[in-house]
Amino acid sequence: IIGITVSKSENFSQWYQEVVLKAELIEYYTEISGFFIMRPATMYIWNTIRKWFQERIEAMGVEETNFPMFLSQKSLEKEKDHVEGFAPELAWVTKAGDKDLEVPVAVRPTSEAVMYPYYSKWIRSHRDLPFRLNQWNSVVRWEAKQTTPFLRAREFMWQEGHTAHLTEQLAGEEVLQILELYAGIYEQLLAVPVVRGRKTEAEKFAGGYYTTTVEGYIPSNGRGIQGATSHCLGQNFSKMFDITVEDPNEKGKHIHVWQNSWGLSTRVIGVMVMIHGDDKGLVLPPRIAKIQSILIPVGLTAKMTAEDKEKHLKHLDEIFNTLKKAGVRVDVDLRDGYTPAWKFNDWELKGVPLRLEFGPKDAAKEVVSYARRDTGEKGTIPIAELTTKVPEMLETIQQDMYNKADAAYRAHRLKITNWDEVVPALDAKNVVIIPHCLVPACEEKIKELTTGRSDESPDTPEGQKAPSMGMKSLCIPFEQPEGLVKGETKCLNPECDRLAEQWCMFGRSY
Ligand SMILES: O=C(C[C@H]1NCCC[C@H]1O)Cn1cnc2c(c1=O)CCCC2
Ligand SMILES: [Mg+2]
Repeated sequence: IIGITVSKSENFSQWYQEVVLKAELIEYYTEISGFFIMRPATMYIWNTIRKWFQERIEAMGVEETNFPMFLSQKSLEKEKDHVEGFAPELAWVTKAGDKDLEVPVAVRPTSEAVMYPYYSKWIRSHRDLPFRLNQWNSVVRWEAKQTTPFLRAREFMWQEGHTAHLTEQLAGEEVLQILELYAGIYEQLLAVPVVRGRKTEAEKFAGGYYTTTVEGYIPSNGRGIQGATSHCLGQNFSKMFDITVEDPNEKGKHIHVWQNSWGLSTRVIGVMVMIHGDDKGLVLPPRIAKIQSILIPVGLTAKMTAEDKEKHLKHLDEIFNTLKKAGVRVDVDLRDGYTPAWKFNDWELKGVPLRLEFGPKDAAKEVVSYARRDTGEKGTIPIAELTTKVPEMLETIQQDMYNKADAAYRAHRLKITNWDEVVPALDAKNVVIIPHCLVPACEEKIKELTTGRSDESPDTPEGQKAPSMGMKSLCIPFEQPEGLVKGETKCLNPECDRLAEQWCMFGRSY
């Protein structure tokens, strides 16, 4: 194999492509552009996320369902006011065999229109509430923009939760409960920090009432990225699809239910790769690593007698079993015909968090030598302490990876109250938190004012002068900084004369 041929800091987009390919996460589906094959290493991560999330939503009373993947023109019609913006992304089936379909059907880009006619049929009484279904599936959005593995694909795997409640308050509680689970997937499994907040009116899901979001940050290019969304749909969809219950307090009166929908996709894997990867390849947080520790025999030279080699490998096997019994996801690399150095590179490329080497010298000292994938730190662990030290070290790696990413994100989300500092901050790979009026037209203006020729856009090779993209609002952070005086502090946009409503995080984004 050859490792990664470009450096992450020099050519981020090519670096990323090579990592996802050479770490065997993805294969490009070259038959049709915009589609990617998810390989076993990816499915292990996705299934770990799925188990973690599934267990917790079940505890909340969410049940699983599975709806058809096609939706009718008629159902789509009901969503027409907001779906027209998305119409170009809809994929249609128009033929079966050589016969045209009477009525073409659309491939689901999301399942509101598929599910809600049945919510209308199933949800009758307030006793049916809260009504909570989730499905794990894939959806198709025929993206016009350039696709990127995990971050933007024409088909992606996700879960989509769709719930109904009696009141706005009850719906609102669940919106935040789910958002906290999304933050947990990022922070506890992927070691990725996220900012929790609400989308502005301009950036929210148009069909909804409000959107809450977890926002990530990619240090390599300073861009923000939407990590997952939990929407309150208000009564918009229950009015479109006539989903009502009888008012428990007033006979004969009907209430349109209050709905939520929430989704998290395989995009999370791309965010994890981008944040933790380095020039040797993938770096996996131990909690989602299929192989947490790889055991590699070293120093087995030709000089060694067959008997000694046999003895050494038997000792190695005991170490393997000790680690297995300690609950470590450990594997041994006994491949013949490859040098230890070759093996080290291979497992570094695949992101294995902890390498353990065991040679005659280690045996003589009753130790195992280790190398951490995240920091490169090397050392030895007494064989007698493996059972406690290796799990501890894996937890330390998990925490250190999170802390490092959290420090980078904190250092690059700048609170700014002087407009002239905004573009320089963006060019220095920051996202900014500014006093803002939250008016959509003002956001548009800010996007224009911050678009322009920057000396180089961070993730294309030197010399390709791409105009830097303008900044978009990412979220209104739940955690608001100090210093905004209602009725006094002005919106930071110099061409806007409104007062600031809240601190709003802006940035160049995916
Ligand atoms: O999908 C949602 C809302 C909601 N869908 C369910 C999961 C959570 C959340 O994403 C918004 N949305 C985004 N993108 C598209 C559509 C769309 O409704 C419909 C047409 C194609 C593109
Ligand atoms: Mg889209």
